[in-house]
Amino acid sequence: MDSAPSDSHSSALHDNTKVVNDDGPIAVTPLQTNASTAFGTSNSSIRDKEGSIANRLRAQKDLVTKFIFDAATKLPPAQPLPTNQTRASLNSLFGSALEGRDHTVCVRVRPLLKHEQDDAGCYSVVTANNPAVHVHSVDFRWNGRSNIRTNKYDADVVFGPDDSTDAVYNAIALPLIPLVLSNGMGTLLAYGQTGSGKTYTMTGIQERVAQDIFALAEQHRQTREPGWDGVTGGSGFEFTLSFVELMGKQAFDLLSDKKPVSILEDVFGAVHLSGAAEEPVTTPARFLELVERGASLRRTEATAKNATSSRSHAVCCIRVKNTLLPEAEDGILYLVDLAGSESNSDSSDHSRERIAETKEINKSLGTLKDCFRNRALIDSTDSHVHIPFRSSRLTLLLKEAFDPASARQARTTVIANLAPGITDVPQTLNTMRYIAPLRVPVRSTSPPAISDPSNPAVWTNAQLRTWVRANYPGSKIDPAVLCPTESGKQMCRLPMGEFIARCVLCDGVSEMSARLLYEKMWKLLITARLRARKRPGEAAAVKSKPVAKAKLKPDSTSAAAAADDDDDAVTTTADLKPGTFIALNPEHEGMRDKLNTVPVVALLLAPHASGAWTVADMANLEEEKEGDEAGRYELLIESKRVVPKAMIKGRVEVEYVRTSRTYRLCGVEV
Ligand SMILES: Nc1ncnc2c1ncn2[C@@H]1O[C@H](COP(=O)(O)OP(=O)(O)OP(=O)(O)O)[C@@H](O)[C@H]1O
Repeated sequence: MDSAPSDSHSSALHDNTKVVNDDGPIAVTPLQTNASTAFGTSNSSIRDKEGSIANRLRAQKDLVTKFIFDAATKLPPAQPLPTNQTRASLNSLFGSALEGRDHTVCVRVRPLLKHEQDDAGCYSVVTANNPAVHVHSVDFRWNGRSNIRTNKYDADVVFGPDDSTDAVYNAIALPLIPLVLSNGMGTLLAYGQTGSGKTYTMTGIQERVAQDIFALAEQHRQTREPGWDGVTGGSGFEFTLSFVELMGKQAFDLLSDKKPVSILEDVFGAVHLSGAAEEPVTTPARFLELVERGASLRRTEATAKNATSSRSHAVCCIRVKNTLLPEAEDGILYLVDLAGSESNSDSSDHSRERIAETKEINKSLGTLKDCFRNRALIDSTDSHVHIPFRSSRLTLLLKEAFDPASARQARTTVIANLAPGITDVPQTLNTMRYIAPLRVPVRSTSPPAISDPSNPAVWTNAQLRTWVRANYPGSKIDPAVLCPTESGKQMCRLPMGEFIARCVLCDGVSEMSARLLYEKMWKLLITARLRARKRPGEAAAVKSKPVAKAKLKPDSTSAAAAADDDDDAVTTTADLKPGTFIALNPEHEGMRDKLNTVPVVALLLAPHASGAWTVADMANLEEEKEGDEAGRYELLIESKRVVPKAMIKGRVEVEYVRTSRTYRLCGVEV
């Protein structure tokens, strides 16, 4: 948002005045009214004053609505909404994924509801004029005179009360689907005060995603032919759906009777929604059935503004596995219906528990704001920017949308929902104050980037082609196929799945080598970003994260790497700490009767004073296999137990395999 609310323009009802905002003074037509008589003065108590204000607002309905109407006629014509008549053409939809901002901020103004229309004291004071929104409020002065103050905010897209959910979906949700089908990450967050239409909007979007995602997956397969022409039946995609609610530090599975689940970040930086059901979905009907089941379990409470207010963040996660590109990570679509924001005055009548809950909700919304804004800032500033994504469960779960070191192509959109009534103005202004800083202006010039030739984001198409030729051994990847027209910046916005799919169209190019090239380009980009942040120490730390090593290690070299690691794989127990992977001693007497059922690798969770540890089990997925293949493990975070110190054989090195979400043991015989 470009204009600060405090600099909004105001117009006295009683005299000729000027409207001032960031763009400078704008003259307005004077209102021919004796407003001071209409509003009057009052020396009564605060409560009387509030009642009197309500009466005055009611009395002034015609006056204020006329002012708003007149003001609206002076606005420039609203810009047309972005539409996707191209729903039939996935290619053009996909093209839109390469353009535009990665962090978008939209506003949806809902219509006045029936009961609001019936209330003579409530009338609409919000004007949607895409891409701006105007919020009008009435200020009463001590002398009985009154002003109409208009706050103008800019957004990327503004939807008005007459815009349908179809229009919202087409503009902001539909373009995320091709990204997700290409192994990227799309996140849509509905924000707003309680009763502003978040659930209405998100439910409508879920219904439309359910209809479109399967059809677009089939189209996606067809656009990839002949590369994927061996596929018969099905689109080559597998979909799963998880649905969780987050309340403070707790998370519950909405698909499994609200079973508690954990959100964990392992030592490799991978975040796990551990213990949540991942239900396979193959049809729109099944998709909707799951979403409805989850929504019915979500926690709601009556609030001042909404009889069934959602008091938790509901996160619907659609995971897309492309079975035709097993080397690419799963695409992920997060549809997040945030808990309603409430001001302190709204929750003042609540119990202590409810007030604490409101505080917790507002805290996590504050963290979300910081993460969103700071991530967007990284692309437009050279200063160091801290992104506190570990400060709340929600932002930890959505880590890849915020983490600058993430190599996943991610797009995040916040849609702020507004109730248009005059009685909601304080909350509406709060919502806009929350949203305003999220919209970070795009940097028009990028001198540091230009001075950094190793940053792929500034390469021309010719430079990109030269780099591809130089970096693919044997030069089998034809740049004309991989990047016929794209600039370096566009290439960095290409989701991994699309990158790999283009590479394997070239003869003799394996998926693994395509993936390595993709990761090499991202590594250059992340390193350049970190260099630009002028924190060499931090850059080095991120570079040396084990996840980078794990990601860049192809299958063919893992045996050699495992052999290299062999010597130091098992160490002393002195340096054990939570998050360390350990081997358990099968000779220990505590293990003997469990030898066939207990996994012998585990993850340390918490130490006990006695020296024992609470550990999480790791299930060996390939017990029958031998050699390097023998050590694929799945983390069973809910399966915990306490093991004595003597049972811990030592620390083991593992690497995280993102594509299968498993851990591979490096060079340790178990
Ligand atoms: N665009 C819209 N058109 C028509 N009705 C709407 C629209 N948006 C919201 N509503 C109605 O407004 C009411 C409140 O909407 P909703 O429950 O979605 O609010 P919310 O922001 O999710 O509230 P909370 O945070 O308290 O859960 C509902 O009755 C809903 O049907």
